[in-house]
Amino acid sequence: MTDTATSEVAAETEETRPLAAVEDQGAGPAELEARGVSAWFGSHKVLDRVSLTMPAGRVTALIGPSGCGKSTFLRTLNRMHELVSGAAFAGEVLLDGADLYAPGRRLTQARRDIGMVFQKPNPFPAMSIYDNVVAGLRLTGVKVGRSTKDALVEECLTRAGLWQEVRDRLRRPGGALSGGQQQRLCIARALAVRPRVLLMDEPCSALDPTSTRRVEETIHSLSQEVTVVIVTHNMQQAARVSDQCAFFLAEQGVPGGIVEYGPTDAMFHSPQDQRTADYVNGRFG
Ligand SMILES: Nc1ncnc2c1ncn2[C@@H]1O[C@H](COP(=O)(O)OP(=O)(O)OP(=O)(O)O)[C@@H](O)[C@H]1O
Repeated sequence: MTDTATSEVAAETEETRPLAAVEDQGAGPAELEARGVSAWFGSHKVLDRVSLTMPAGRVTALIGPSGCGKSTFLRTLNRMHELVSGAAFAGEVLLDGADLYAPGRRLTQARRDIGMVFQKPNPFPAMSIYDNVVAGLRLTGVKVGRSTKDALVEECLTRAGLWQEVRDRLRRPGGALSGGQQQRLCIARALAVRPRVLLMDEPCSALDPTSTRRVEETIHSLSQEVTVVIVTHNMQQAARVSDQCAFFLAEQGVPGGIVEYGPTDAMFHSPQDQRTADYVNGRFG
């Protein structure tokens, strides 16, 4: 999270809530639906009326060549796009039917419901593994006792596939872990606030193949509990982890949009659009 995002979240958080409140609102995976999403950086329109349903409890992969707007689209889904100076947005993003951009909708609620994992693992490096996991609770104003915290740390590290590797060194700094372990720590940190959707922006691009495989296993095991939307450049990864894919493209001078979307199997083996076939078969991009 950027400093701006952190301070914005902190500034919006006045009250504290017991953990039970987080558990209640963590009512399982939610459907996310983008309707007519357009996005600009200044006068540069980078997405044009993109609509996509990301089903609850499934993994949706966003694929497409560099610069077609995948990351921008992902950032509109938890209202991070608007943090960029000069950025503009139009459209709707519905979380189980409720528009995140509706007037009066709290930004902190959107960020808690929709977690994010970034390309480069970004644990707080000097903070302990334990404190990294619970760091999000403080930002969202949740106050919990020690034993509840202990249980939450174990649960989230287990769900992120990291518990066995770190259970005997929870007080070591997060920055001392390997890159792959750091990324799974970031996943555990995101899970601790009980998100209903997890956005992942090329989460494995800085990792070696073994760490990549561990993170992919983690994504797979999470998908029943949280809706996952993942941006990836790696076609094998999209094929391995996702249930459905959306292929984005920004042709010369035209803002990005979705050319085709559907079940991952169909996108890879019987795409309807020649441009999708060319892309998934590595003929461009
Ligand atoms: N902060 C920014 N300020 C101005 N323009 C931006 C900014 N971020 C992205 N863009 C522009 O928006 C367009 C879409 O970028 P975006 O990063 O969303 O594409 P992408 O498909 O995710 O690319 P990649 O796969 O390379 O990450 C590009 O033309 C990019 O240059």
